Amino acid sequence: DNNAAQRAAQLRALITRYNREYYELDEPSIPDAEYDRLFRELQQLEAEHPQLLSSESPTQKVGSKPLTSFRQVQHETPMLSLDNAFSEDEFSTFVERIKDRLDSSSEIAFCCEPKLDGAAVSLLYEHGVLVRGATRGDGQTGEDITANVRTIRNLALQLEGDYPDRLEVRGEVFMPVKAFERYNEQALARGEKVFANPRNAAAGSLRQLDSSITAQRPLHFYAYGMGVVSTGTTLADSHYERLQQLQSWGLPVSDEVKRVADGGSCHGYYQDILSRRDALRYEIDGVVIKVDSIPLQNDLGFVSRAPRWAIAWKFPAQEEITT
Ligand SMILES: Cc1ccc2cc(C(N)=O)cc(O)c2n1
Repeated sequence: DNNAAQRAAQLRALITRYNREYYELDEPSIPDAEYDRLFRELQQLEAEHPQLLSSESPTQKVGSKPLTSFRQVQHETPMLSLDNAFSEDEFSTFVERIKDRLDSSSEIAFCCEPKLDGAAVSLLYEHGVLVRGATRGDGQTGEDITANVRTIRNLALQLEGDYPDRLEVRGEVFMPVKAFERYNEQALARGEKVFANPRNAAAGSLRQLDSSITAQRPLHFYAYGMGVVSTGTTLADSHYERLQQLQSWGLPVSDEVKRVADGGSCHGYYQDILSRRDALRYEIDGVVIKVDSIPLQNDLGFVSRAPRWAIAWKFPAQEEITT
């Protein structure tokens, strides 16, 4: 609406003036904290009204004075970590424990996916527009990295289909291996810092205070679950089908996600992904196996921050390739 447009124009003029002062005078006329507040207000306005975004905006230009810190975000529901299994036996124990707790002799379906080696983020969409991105942080409190997540190459800034009014998507941001290698080559040639591995590259790029630097990093995202969803939304009671719902709204999900009929079939999935590990476009450090039924997940609940209904079954560490 037009008072958002007027406010955005006013902020762009102010920030442009402060940028010039910051770079030309060594006595900028406002303190950093005030500049940060204005800069964030403009970022938030542009996030909520994508039509206001222009390449001329100081939020899109290299050379704008970067923010000095991120704002904090309180996750409405905790972002969970995962318990690990390091062997077939430990995984089988995970399945048996679930069967005991559910007192079910019948087989339990599982949803299996590769465990991406990146950085977990929370994306909040309101009326189909991406309005906030946040890091996992400690699971309860993360950092507001909205400007940075907006630069992710394969991310929908606007949802499609019959998406909920309010939808929080959780997933992993990663840098594909080829892009990581290319980035490091160029950084080396420019005498700049190289990253030790794609996970550090993704996490480091997301924590960049200057989003125009993040925009130069080839980051990707795959959704792995939902956080808060507006009430009244009809969600599938299968995790696998919920991931399909996310896809139907335009969100990227790994095509390696599979639903299997029982715990025994997870072993085959683990072996299959392990055998193809080096051929995948992204680095992984195991597979994530989840009870597929949402009602069963709710029956099982969590232990501290890790769900009883999910496990990360890790691969043996790869011999470290020294870059
Ligand atoms: C609940 C949860 C927590 C962390 C996760 C992490 C990944 C991952 N790194 O790919 C995948 C998942 O499905 C996850 N699911």
